[in-house]
Amino acid sequence: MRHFDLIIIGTGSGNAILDERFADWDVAVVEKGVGSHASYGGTCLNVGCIPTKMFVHTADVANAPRSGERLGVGLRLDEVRWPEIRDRVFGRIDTIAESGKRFRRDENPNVTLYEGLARFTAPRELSVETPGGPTTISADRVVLAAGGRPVIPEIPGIDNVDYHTSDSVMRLERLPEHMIILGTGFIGAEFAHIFSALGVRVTMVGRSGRVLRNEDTDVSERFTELAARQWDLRPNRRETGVEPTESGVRLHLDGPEGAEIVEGQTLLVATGRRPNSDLLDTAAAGIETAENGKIKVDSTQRTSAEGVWALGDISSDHELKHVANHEERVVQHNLLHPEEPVESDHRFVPHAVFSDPQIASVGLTEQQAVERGVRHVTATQDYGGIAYGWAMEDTTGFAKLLADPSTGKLLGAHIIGPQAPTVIQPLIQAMAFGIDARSMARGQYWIHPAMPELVENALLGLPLD
Ligand SMILES: Cc1cc2nc3c(=O)[nH]c(=O)nc-3n(C[C@H](O)[C@H](O)[C@H](O)COP(=O)(O)OP(=O)(O)OC[C@H]3O[C@@H](n4cnc5c(N)ncnc54)[C@H](O)[C@@H]3O)c2cc1C
Ligand SMILES: NC(=O)c1ccc[n+]([C@@H]2O[C@H](COP(=O)([O-])OP(=O)(O)OC[C@H]3O[C@@H](n4cnc5c(N)ncnc54)[C@H](O)[C@@H]3O)[C@@H](O)[C@H]2O)c1
Repeated sequence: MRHFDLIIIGTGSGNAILDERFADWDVAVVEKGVGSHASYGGTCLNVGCIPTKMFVHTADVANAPRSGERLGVGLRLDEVRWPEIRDRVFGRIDTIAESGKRFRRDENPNVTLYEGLARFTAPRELSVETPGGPTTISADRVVLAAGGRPVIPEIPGIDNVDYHTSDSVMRLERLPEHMIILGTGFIGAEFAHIFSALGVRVTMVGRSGRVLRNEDTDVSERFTELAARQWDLRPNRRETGVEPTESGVRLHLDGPEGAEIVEGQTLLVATGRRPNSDLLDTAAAGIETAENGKIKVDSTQRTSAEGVWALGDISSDHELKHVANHEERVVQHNLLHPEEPVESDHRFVPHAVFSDPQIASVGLTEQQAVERGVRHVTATQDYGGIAYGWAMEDTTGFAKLLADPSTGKLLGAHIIGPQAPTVIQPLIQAMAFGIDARSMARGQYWIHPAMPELVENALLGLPLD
């Protein structure tokens, strides 16, 4: 059994821990590979944020005829060359993943890369299923950055049909005529946009009445209304069975009108993700997990087991790359400076959904403020009420702000509309640095007539004491 100073499991955000300060540490990195190509580098790079946003941009371009129509510009979408679109994305990504692996394996003399599934056999001791057979390794310190994977719901017949998840759907051989998307969360909303813009008929099936129901209700209601205009939206449904057909799948649903059937060529399951703690058998190492399988960590990312840290999707309630990266920097510091540990900061975690329209959000929703009894005021500014909104002829987007009426400090910000993930950034900054709404609105210039005037006007609209 080989003993190391440090073992890192998972090469998503875990891969970024090692820099020149670890040059004299003897380190093992373990990676089983993600997606259909068992790639190096984790979810975001290979089957998550990065490829999806490359497809989203392509979908936005393919949607140009729709926005042109409002402006008196007649455009036509002539051709969608799916193999070319797909190969542009993965031509770039596969190369980055391969070179990332080569760098760790061949150019880091202090690092040993194990390619296989790791599983605890004792505290800080793991068995790795490498192609050459199982190997046991141990270390003084272990970092668990092993992420999560898609959840497959227990629908009768699901094991007899070919279905896709976000791990496989981006590498489809050809585009189907009709795709059924199960799930109305982030992944469902982003892929519905991608595939429908590329000409695929999309049916979206959800259990609740609203798409993206965790967003502020005003945002979620507006998105649901717009989703129903673009896609065959089936909310308030339960799946009662699924079976193969000659050309794809047949899904049986139970909904407000009773039983119904949807048939399509491709079924995309987008019903949430679960942490990979079970694959690691964390119990064998005395590492505590919560009921949902997330590894329990303290504010310095330490687990309940001595010398073991966790970060990212395997332990965080926020399954977001910028959070995994933040926690990775905290773990990195705490490995190097155990006497002066730093804490993760989860106060103002923003997120964005890159669908059509786009959504971005940070802080409390109005519903959360009410539930928690937080005194607040709100202001809503339509894109249609600012000059750039007129330029775009936008009639559906808005920004909604929540603030403390006595201090003017922002409590939450929610934007639905063009470039929402970019437009929201000054609001995230104001919350992180404690800038009050009035100082923010009037203490700086806002470029006229640019899109951030949406934020300026929303700030000025807050009825502060
Ligand atoms: C379709 C999709 C789109 C997304 N889009 C965005 C976005 O736009 N913005 C955003 O912020 N977030 C997005 N996310 C979320 C983001 O990808 C994750 O939050 C982030 O990648 C988590 O990083 P991580 O390092 O915790 O885990 P991962 O990147 O998942 O890395 C974990 C690694 O551990 C390996 N592993 C697991 N178990 C073992 C084991 N037992 N032995 C060896 N290796 C193991 C895995 O193979 C994997 O490579 C998206 C996710 C998906 C699925
Ligand atoms: N832009 C981004 O930052 C981005 C994009 C994609 C994914 N992600 C991350 O990945 C995570 C996982 O995404 P996701 O969309 O799979 O999860 P999600 O939790 O956002 O949505 C899953 C949805 O599926 C529903 N559901 C569960 N079981 C179902 C069933 N049997 N039938 C129908 N619906 C069912 C849930 O109620 C929920 O609405 C997200 O929470 C997010 O943190 C982020």
